[in-house]
Amino acid sequence: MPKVLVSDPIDQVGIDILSQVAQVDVKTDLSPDDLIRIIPDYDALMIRSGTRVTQAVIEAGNQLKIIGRAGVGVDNVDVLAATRKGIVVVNSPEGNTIAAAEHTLAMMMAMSRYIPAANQSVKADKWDRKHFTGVEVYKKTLGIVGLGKIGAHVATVARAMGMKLLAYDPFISHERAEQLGCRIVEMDVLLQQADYITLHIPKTAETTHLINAAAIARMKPTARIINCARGGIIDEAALAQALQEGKIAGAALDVYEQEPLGESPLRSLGKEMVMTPHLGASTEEAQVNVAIDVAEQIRDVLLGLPARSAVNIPGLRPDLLEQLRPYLQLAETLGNLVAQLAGGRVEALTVRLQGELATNQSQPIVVAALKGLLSHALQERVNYVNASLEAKERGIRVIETRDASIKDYTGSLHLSAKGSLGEHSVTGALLGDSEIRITSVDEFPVNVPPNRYMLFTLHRDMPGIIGKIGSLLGSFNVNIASMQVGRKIVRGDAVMVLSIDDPLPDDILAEILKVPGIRDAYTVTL
Ligand SMILES: NC(=O)c1ccc[n+]([C@@H]2O[C@H](COP(=O)([O-])OP(=O)(O)OC[C@H]3O[C@@H](n4cnc5c(N)ncnc54)[C@H](O)[C@@H]3O)[C@@H](O)[C@H]2O)c1
Ligand SMILES: O=C(O)CC[C@@H](O)C(=O)O
Repeated sequence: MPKVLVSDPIDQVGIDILSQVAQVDVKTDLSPDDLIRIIPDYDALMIRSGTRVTQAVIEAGNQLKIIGRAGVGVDNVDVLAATRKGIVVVNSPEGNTIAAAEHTLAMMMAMSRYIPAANQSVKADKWDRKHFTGVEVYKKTLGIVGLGKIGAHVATVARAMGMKLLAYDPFISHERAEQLGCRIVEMDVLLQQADYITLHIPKTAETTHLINAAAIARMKPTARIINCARGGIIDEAALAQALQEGKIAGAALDVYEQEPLGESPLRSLGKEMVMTPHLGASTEEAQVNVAIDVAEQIRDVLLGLPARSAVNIPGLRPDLLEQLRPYLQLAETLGNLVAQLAGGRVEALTVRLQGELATNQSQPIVVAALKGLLSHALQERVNYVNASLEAKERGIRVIETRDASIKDYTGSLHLSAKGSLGEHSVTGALLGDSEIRITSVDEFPVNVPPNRYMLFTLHRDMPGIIGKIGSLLGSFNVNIASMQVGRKIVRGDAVMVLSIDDPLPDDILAEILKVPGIRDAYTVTL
């Protein structure tokens, strides 16, 4: 039975799902060293934001197949290291959207009416009403940075509260922003015009310290800022200084550059600063949603099924994947074949989707072709997760084309690769729903199923040559299972494709190449 380690608190419903297929160990509060020590025993790791899955953890996780993040952000996972090792990383992109948006709105209101400080004051036996006069959000301008899932829900509710909405998101269309009642503006305009600024973007190199001293200097002195996205998008030292100097009116933070928050000047600020300890996703509903979402994906991957929200494999809905599965197998077989014909050091792979296949999403097919292409060199180390990265790191250029007008089969796939043995191409199609046929080799038409051991020759189409190859293989005690010749013109060049029952002896190619009329010969193991 596979083993799953749950290293952060996860709703029981997730544990129950995992327990259907795996032994589940819940071990929260592990130190980084403890995690590295025990991870070699596990096939899957399920986390929230508390566990840092570093390169060292991933390298130690020899059995790891999947890392499941019960939430949105995967910035606590070294996704590149996981990808390199072929480990799927999945998340729950929508399970806590409402929770995070509602927390943002709660923070905006709490900050506007000084609710946390007023609450503390009443609990300290005081009755101070003058000190806590707040401001209304009605008719104020809210600047939303990042109009994705959470930003959009914040926009919908804030609009209903009578706020005017500006948004900065270079990846969102004006139409989508309009639907949400937002006006798309440049960041500088948003900084200058907003009364409230709320951040709903991922933390990337580009967004780190997006709100720094210079950005704060552009803001109104009455402006208030909310960060329920990721720590580090705001420069905390610059924010603390701006609040101390009254350069802006308030801030509400749920996330911090370091979590848990250590010593920080933010802690000593007054009622203008509202802080929560990364509670954006902490609702009962969200925790059930994310636990189900991620546990189901871990269960599926452990059962050999695809994950629906993998962050490091081409996004593909499981129903589409099911439909494409025979073509993925075809792409992998052809990739493996063309790599061996082209020899080592493939520089470029061209993938052409033909006929009805040309209307499909090409990315998974390209990934499958790359997996096949690299499988000879990397064996089981290459998979759908790391094939593209491995190809990129080897400097393999990938060219994708489509030609819907090629209709000799319903749908077919043409691959050509340039390697140390020159440029070679293969085409393949499906017979019925899933039987693979190789339908051309170097543009010569054939129709053969792939076989574990194969021999391909390029020769002159002349009498006697097939017999000579047959006798030669016989003299090496090699049994031929099937043989086919493909040619374009009579007595021109031709290819011969032989399926063999056993591996071909190493020295046989040299003998084949001595047969008069043989121009080239390749042995292939699929
Ligand atoms: N506090 C919490 O507990 C909590 C809970 C859930 C999500 N989050 C965080 O909230 C953030 C948003 O989550 P989401 O689900 O809305 O994500 P999303 O992917 O739906 O939306 C992110 C948006 O940011 C935009 N964007 C990316 N780079 C940008 C840039 N440089 N400038 C402006 N816009 C940019 C994208 O176009 C996208 O529209 C994430 O960082 C996520 O980790 C926090
Ligand atoms: O795990 C959590 O509670 C936080 C989740 C949140 O930060 C997210 O990105 O989904």
